[in-house]
Amino acid sequence: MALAVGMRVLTRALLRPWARGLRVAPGRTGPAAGGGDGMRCFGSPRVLVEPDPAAGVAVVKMRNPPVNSLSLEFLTELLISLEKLENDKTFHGIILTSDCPGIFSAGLDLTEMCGRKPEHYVEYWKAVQETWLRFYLSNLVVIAAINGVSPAGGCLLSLTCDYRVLANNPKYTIGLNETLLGIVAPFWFKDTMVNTIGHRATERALQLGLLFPPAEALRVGVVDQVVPEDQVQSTARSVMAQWLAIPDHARQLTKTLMRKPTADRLLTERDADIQTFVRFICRDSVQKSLHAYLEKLKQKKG
Ligand SMILES: CCC/C=C/C(=O)SCCNC(=O)CCNC(=O)[C@H](O)C(C)(C)COP(=O)([O-])OP(=O)([O-])OC[C@H]1O[C@@H](n2cnc3c(N)ncnc32)[C@H](O)[C@@H]1OP(=O)([O-])[O-]
Repeated sequence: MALAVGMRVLTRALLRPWARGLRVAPGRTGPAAGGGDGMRCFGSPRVLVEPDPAAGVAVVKMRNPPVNSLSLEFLTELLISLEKLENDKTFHGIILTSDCPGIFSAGLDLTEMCGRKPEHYVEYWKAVQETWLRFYLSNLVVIAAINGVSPAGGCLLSLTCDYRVLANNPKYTIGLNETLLGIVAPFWFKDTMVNTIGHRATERALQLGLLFPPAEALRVGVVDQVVPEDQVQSTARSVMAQWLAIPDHARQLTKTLMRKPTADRLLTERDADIQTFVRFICRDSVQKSLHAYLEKLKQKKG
């Protein structure tokens, strides 16, 4: 059922103007990571997929430098890679990680939400919704190997996964920090966090825009495991092996049972959610806050 809903929404997404013309193109070539049966890496400019067919697993590496901000093009490429893996019966699990040193993802691309026309905000928000729905409802086991900082939309992306392994580096904070930018995490960002860490912890984390360092993230439950930086990928692989040992149909149905009510809320309020976002982001006060925040990021350098 969830798969059918998912396929319908993705098909709709792929027919949209922002997705047209983008197809998975051959990427960097080389032997599959650990696979050894000749299957090659593939992907697209911003997403590298390293298949390990023997294990039934693919490592999906985000590579949208400098900070893996979730631009329209990047989201589209992520969705296409996910669809390709879901449609290939070889794969049962994905490890989602970053190819940008020290950054998992800086979250939604602020330049997509600043100084653009309302029509652009509509297209962008559809892509953000689609990405959340597709990853949240994926029938594959999805494990986040979080090897860098992960604010806002970056945190949300990891929360769609079934399990999160975070590298133990005090710089690698994670959380929904939207309020610090003068913006508000939508209800489905909030719901995803509530489902992960509970209502009270979410209330505090979202109002204060908390970015948790690893020990704190583990204590509150934003991540499931914190390991030394050089063990993030190997830990994700052993966790994946445990999850893949469970009969797939039983695991998938249980995942659907747990997640469908949350996803259904967005599916039934999708258009209203787009309108709310566009109204909100078009406000002068919000645009000023976002411009000021971007300016602060740029000045930090100089
Ligand atoms: C309702 C909506 C809900 C919203 C949800 C969200 O996700 S909102 C998002 C909430 N996200 C955040 O609050 C995270 C904001 N970002 C950060 O805190 C830091 O960039 C960092 C800690 C991720 C990396 O630190 P670092 O010292 O390694 O790197 P650096 O800081 O030097 O940046 C390098 C370049 O990247 C640029 N750029 C950065 N982020 C974004 C972005 N999201 N987008 C676009 N661009 C971004 C930055 O301007 C700079 O550009 P320049 O000058 O080269 O043209």
